[in-house]
Amino acid sequence: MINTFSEKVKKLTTNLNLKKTLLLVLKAAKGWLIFSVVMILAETILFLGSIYALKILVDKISHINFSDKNSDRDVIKYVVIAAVLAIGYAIAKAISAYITEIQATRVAHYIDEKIHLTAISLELSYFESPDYYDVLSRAKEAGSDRPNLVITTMLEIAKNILNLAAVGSLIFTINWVLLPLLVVFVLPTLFVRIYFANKQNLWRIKHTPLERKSAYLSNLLTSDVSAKEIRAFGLGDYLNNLYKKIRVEVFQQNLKLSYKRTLSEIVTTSMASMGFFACIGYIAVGTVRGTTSVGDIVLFLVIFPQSFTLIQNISSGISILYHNNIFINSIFELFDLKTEETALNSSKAMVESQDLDLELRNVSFTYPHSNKPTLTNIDLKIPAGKIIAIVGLNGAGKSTLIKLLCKLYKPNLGEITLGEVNINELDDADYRNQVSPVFQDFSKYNVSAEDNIRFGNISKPYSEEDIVDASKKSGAHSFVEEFPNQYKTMMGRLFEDGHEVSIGQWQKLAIARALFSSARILIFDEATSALDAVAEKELYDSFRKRISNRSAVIISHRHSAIKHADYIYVLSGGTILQHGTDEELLNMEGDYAKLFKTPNPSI
Ligand SMILES: Nc1ncnc2c1ncn2[C@@H]1O[C@H](COP(=O)(O)OP(=O)(O)OP(=O)(O)O)[C@@H](O)[C@H]1O
Repeated sequence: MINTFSEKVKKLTTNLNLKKTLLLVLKAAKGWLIFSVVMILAETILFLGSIYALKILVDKISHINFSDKNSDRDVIKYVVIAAVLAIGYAIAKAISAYITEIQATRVAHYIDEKIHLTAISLELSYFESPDYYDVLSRAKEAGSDRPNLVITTMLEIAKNILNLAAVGSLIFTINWVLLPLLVVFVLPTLFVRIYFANKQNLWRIKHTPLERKSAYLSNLLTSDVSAKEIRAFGLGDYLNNLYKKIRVEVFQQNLKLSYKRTLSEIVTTSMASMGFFACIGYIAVGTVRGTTSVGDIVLFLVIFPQSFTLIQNISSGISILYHNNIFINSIFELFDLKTEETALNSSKAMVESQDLDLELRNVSFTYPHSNKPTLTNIDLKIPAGKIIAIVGLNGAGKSTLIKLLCKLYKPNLGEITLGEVNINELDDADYRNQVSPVFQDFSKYNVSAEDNIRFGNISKPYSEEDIVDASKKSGAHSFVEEFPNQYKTMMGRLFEDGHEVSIGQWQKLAIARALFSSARILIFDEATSALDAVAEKELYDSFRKRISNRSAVIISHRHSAIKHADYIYVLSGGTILQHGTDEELLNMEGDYAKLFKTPNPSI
């Protein structure tokens, strides 16, 4: 799926991805980008014009003829020209910043949306792979503003190079000798900066795993998810020390690089200063001898610091490019991930009849990153309107079977049919509308109570009656109606006025969500594990009525939940060992009887 680490390093260092980034920014904000380029050109021209007008002004003053009455006017003329150009430059700069801001926002929105669309269309297997989380977390860390930052940095670099070339030509007008002199003394600064920027980024890529580990530990120490266990087991100091050890290691290694960079910078900036004073000396002597003007000295004093700043800007721009490239590659890596195969043109239309059996025929399945099959030769039928149960020990493959039934994965062998049509031939979204699951690890949405239920079928027109009906059937109504804003109450504690509820109450909302859907088949994977015995009994005692006589699959470790099923499958090690009704299985020798025959109050 994703390249090896060394390949990634190679890719990052050899490919700055500028073309791809530029295309992306063009797609998101073409007009604004063109506007930016025009403003940058305007800035450069105005900046140079203003400085050159100053030089002419100083030359006019130094050669002033006191008897000439027009001298005043001449001097004021150049003051005004320099001032107008300088004001124009300031305005162009402000407009540039404004455009960049708009452009950045547009690009950020575009990328955010693309990240979300990519994430929702990815095959589920990515979400079960650590590699995916690496890519996703880097892409998110990259932030949607980075691609735009790269382009604006590129434009900045181009602007600075233009300005530098122009400054170089101004220096040339003073005396051509100054130019090679400056190049020899000043350019090493640029090279040293670029060299160390590249080194620093390579170092950063190499240390990503350590950085991630320390970020993980920091998150453990500060997040609410682990706060209880960290206190209960007294893990705080231990984890904090692990975190500190990693930070110290990273810091010490970075220190070595910083030391070398500082030494090199001392040498190159000293050389640049020597270059500056050599040039000043050369011009000063030239002025005394009459070969250069006072205006030339002023011009040099103005433009040398400018050119040095420009060189600094160029080198830091290049460093920013390298740095952001790591993150931008992650964004592109995410965009390049394989998304779910979209519905084939030959997708068959969903049959309208309610009486459709869902059937697994000789189904085998191996997870994408695994070499051992999780399910082997499964034959299982969910007849229309019937309740079936799947029983098995931990790791038997029950939840995996559910993922196949929800078409989150496709079988490697065999087929799943709905009303005799292979579900692979049906449109994914159409098929998924027919199956409504309550997963073992259901989601707790920090939205209103009614939205928690409506999410079961978000395309269905709003109906308070249906929401309350599903809520009553799941047992959620009794606590939701106690809230000050009833169904409008915000759930969870992430947002203001949110109401946190118990895990069993969250589970009731998840059940209501499934019941609210219009699916033909409901799937309950350990869906009542957090419900109290009374609530669970109430639900299953009138289960058929509560699910409106639809088909259902129940997975549970409790006999009280599965005994209501019309037919039961016993799964072990990914194969079906036994099947039959509760009574048949209890009277048969085997795992089912062993599990449930002995009266056991807990099951
Ligand atoms: N994403 C995955 N990649 C590879 N193997 C997996 C993945 N998810 C589950 N497995 C493996 O598949 C087997 C069956 O897991 P599954 O979650 O289906 O079991 P289960 O019967 O639902 O167990 P439990 O009762 O504990 O919920 C396990 O051995 C597990 O290690």
